[in-house]
Amino acid sequence: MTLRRTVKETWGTSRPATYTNINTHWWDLSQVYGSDEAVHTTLRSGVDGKMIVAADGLLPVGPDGLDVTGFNDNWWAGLSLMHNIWTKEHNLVCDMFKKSNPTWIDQEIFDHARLVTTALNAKIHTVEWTPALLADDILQTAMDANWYGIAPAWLRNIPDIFSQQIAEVWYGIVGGQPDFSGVAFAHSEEFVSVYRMHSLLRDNITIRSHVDGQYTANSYNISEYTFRGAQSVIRGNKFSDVVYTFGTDNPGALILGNYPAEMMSLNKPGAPYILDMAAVDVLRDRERGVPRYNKFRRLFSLIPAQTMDDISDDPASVAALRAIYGDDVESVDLLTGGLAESPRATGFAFSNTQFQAFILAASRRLMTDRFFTTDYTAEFYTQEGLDYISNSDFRAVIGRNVPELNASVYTVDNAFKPWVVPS
Ligand code: HEM
Repeated sequence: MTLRRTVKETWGTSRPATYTNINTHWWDLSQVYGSDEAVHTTLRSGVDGKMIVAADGLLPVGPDGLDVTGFNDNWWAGLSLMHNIWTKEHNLVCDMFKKSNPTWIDQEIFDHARLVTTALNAKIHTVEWTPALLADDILQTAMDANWYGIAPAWLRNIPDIFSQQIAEVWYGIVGGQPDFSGVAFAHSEEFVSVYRMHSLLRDNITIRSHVDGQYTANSYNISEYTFRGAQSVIRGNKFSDVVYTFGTDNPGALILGNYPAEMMSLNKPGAPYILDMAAVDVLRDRERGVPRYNKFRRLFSLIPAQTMDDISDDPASVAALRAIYGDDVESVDLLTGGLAESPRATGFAFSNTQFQAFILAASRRLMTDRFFTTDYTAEFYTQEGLDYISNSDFRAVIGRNVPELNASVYTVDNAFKPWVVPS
């Protein structure tokens, strides 16, 4: 396989190379709004703060066959679904602000709606998506603490005399002081590496009817639901059925030997070669200097593996590792070691090794953003906006944007857990 190198930024000879992203690193929903003024202007209707949607209420489709949105690289039906929901949600928030602030112009409504929608998205990611992937009571408490803090309501008003770290836990990160830990914010390459979760993708998506939970005849393999194919899923079915299908299906397991076969011969439009994404995932980490599994563990103060048997208690996984790396435990790649690692904490979809980088970045992306810290106030969001964020979870977002699913989405306490299908 031929593969282009990543474009490198070098900062003098003494510092490791970095790789510049073409999108903002901030948790600013730029995937929906665009990362720069030029893109996001093309996505706005110019009326009442709203984003452009087509006559059927879904995102318009561009000449390339992809949804017109902030960022549509590596497009697939799951992303189309999410971008549609969040664009709809933005427009609903605009309706709310228009009603309570009839004199606001388009820009004022847009700015406030963007802040509220973005913070709601960040909250849902923090207290719902992460704990669904890492289904553990302590983790849920920790993620809730990130957003809300641990202080009971009646003790929240005591003067803030705490150190930064204690205040972050007591009052929550959100609404507190920013904390850069002395380093400018960017997502680390290690965070990108532990997010290489292509095994979550299903080989095949079969659409279910939300009316009776039964499968329809519409079935899509990866080559059919990716890139331009996303449209056949989204517009070839009722939107409510597509959302219902994603709500009721489990994702693929993040374990060795479960890489979706079609991702290993991915035909990305415009790419001059067929991509073996499993190889690319490993190769990119090597190219960008991300430490291998054992070194990564040492750097995170975790006990390194002495032999292959220390990585996994599953004999088949150990045999698979030995087949590739022999007994050279230091050469095991981060992704491979992470997928093989067991036992795992109960409810954890991924390994403890990945978890270390994940949890650090989960807090840091909140701590470093003024809109989640000092400026998370009624002055910027309005009290109505703050209340809207507080009172919403992803079930509410789905329920108000796809009302046909109001009953189904409330069969679970977290919309990212598989919804109950009627028997
Ligand atoms: C069918 C859906 C998907 C397609 C077609 C796809 C495709 C790709 C491609 C082509 C790349 C860039 C490869 C390169 O470095 O040259 C990539 C990178 C990546 N993908 Fe996916 N992907 C999909 C879904 C996902 C999912 C579900 C996740 C995680 C939940 C994910 C996480 C990542 C990460 C973390 C990277 C590395 C980004 C970077 O280097 O900055 N992808 N994907």
